[in-house]
Amino acid sequence: MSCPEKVAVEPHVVKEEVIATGKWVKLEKTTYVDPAGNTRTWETAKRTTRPSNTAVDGVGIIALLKRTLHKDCVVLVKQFRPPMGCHTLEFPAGLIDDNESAETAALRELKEETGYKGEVVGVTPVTCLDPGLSNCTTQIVMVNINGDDIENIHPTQQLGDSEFVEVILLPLDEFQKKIDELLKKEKIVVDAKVYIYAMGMAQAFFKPNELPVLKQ
Ligand SMILES: Nc1nc(=O)[nH]c2c1ncn2[C@H]1C[C@H](O)[C@@H](COP(=O)(O)OP(=O)(O)O)O1
Repeated sequence: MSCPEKVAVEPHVVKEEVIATGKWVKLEKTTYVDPAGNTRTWETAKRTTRPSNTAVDGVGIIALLKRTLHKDCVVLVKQFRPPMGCHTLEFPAGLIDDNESAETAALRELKEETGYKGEVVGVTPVTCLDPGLSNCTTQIVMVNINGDDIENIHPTQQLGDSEFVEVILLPLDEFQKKIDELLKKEKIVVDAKVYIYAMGMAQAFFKPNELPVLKQ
C-alpha cells in the first residue's frame, strides 16, 4: 500500500482570536497551517503595548562601564520579577515608547534604571525572546559608558514608584565566573541573554595561553 504524498506548503497564520486581554498582556488562539498542510492552533501571549508602527516591543542594553584604572565592567540589574516569583539578574531593559528609536529608548532606560549616561556603539536586528510562547521581540543595544565623565561618577537612578532596581557591576574579564559566584550566594535567576553573553565572552576571548592547534 502506498502512502499518500505529503505536499510541502509554506506555513502561515490563518487567524488570531483574542481569548483574554489585560492591561499589559493578551492571550490569543492562533490558527495556522503547518509545513505539511495541516491546520492547527497555538496558544500565543502578546504584549498590548507594542507601538503600531514597529515590530519591536523593547530594548535590552549591554552597557560596558569604562573607567581609568578599573577593569571594564558589565552593568547589570537585579530586581524582583513577579512572573518568576524571585529576583533576576538581567541587562537593563525596557519597553520602547511610541515613535522612539531603539537607540533613544536604550539610553533613556539605561539612565532611568542605572543613572549612567551612555553612548550607543551598536544595535542588533529585531530578535525574538520566547517564540514558542509569545511574539515578544527586543533589540539589543550595545552602549559604552565613560565612567570618568563627571555625570557618571555618582550615577543616580530615576525610578518610578513601582520600580526597585539594584545595579550590579561585574568585570568583563571574569564575567561568567562572577555570575556563577552570585548564583551560588543568592536565590536569583539569571536571564538567558546575560548568561549566553558571558559564555560567549569566556569562549572567545579568555584563553590567552592556549596555542591554536589542529583539532582531531
Ligand atoms: N506584564 C506586565 N504586567 C504588569 O502588570 N506591568 C507591566 C508588565 N510589563 C510591563 N509592565 C509595566 C511595569 C512598568 O511600570 C512599565 C514599564 O516597564 P519597563 O521598565 O519599560 O520594562 P521592564 O523593565 O521590562 O519592566 O510597564
